[in-house]
Amino acid sequence: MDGVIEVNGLTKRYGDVVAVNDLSFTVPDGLVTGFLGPNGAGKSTTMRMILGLNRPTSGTATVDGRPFTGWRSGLHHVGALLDAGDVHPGRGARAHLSALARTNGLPSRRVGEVLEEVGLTGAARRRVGGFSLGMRQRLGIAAALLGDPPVLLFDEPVNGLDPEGVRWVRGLFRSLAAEGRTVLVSSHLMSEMEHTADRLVVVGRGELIAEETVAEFAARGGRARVTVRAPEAVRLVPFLTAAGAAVDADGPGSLTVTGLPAAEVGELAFRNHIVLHELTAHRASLEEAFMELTADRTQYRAEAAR
Ligand SMILES: Nc1ncnc2c1ncn2[C@@H]1O[C@H](COP(=O)(O)OP(=O)(O)OP(=O)(O)O)[C@@H](O)[C@H]1O
Repeated sequence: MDGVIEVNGLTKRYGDVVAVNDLSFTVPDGLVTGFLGPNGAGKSTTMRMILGLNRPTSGTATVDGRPFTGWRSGLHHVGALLDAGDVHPGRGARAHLSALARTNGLPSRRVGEVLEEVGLTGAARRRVGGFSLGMRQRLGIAAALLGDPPVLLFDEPVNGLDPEGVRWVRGLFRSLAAEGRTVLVSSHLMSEMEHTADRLVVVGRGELIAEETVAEFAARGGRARVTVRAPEAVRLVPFLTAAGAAVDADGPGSLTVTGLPAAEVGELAFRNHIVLHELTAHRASLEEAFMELTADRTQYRAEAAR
């Protein structure tokens, strides 16, 4: 094992709130693992327990078979971005990283290297208090990379980044994983993980919903649907429902059909002499799969807030 994270029966309670509930999953090296879940699903709490910053109520989180607090030179082994706002605002970026390097016994040349890597060389002397959220994220990522660690955890790293920053961070995670490192990245947006992660660990209300590759996740969640436009669409409806499909009328002459492949919809129409003007199959998006799987485990939903 090299930098593998194992989470086993991890549980964290805050009074009556169960933030993380009997959670078990593995984060292998050499891949980007997306840690996905709606707001309040327990992602940050889990990451903090992996890092030894929060004590589990029960269960274990280990890196290479040992709790992370057991490692002596922390930043050498595990790097993390947790809260990008957690930096003294009066300090410059370089001064902040230099202090971190000193207290962790890391060579000072790493400071210049990581500033370069995250694109902050030009802003190295500016006070962090004047940084945009995106710049703070870059600084947090620089701090995580400082010890050149084999294990990296990033909590919502994409927040505040502009499109160029998002593209950059995706490439960075992929290249860190390609170097053989273990990379765990949390997000509440499937769209952020779709092009970044190889594997997904999906949680809702502190519980595991899925642990699989992105392709496996896409295949099992979210139903494909078919759009049908036909002048006599209403005539088609009873044939479709008799064949087991669910049908929504989107307006005169337009239907959305789920539970029946487009080819079968077309054949039903042909057999019953119904003219079609459009027959379009839509694959379920990963976002839809994610929404469907987490729908009953979302803590804060729009309608609940009303
Ligand atoms: N220190 C704390 N005291 C009490 N409750 C807490 C504490 N930290 C987290 N919680 C609760 O635990 C649950 C999980 O929170 P957590 O921040 O881990 O979720 P998350 O998935 O990271 O969410 P987000 O995407 O909103 O950051 C929430 O209900 C939260 O209110």
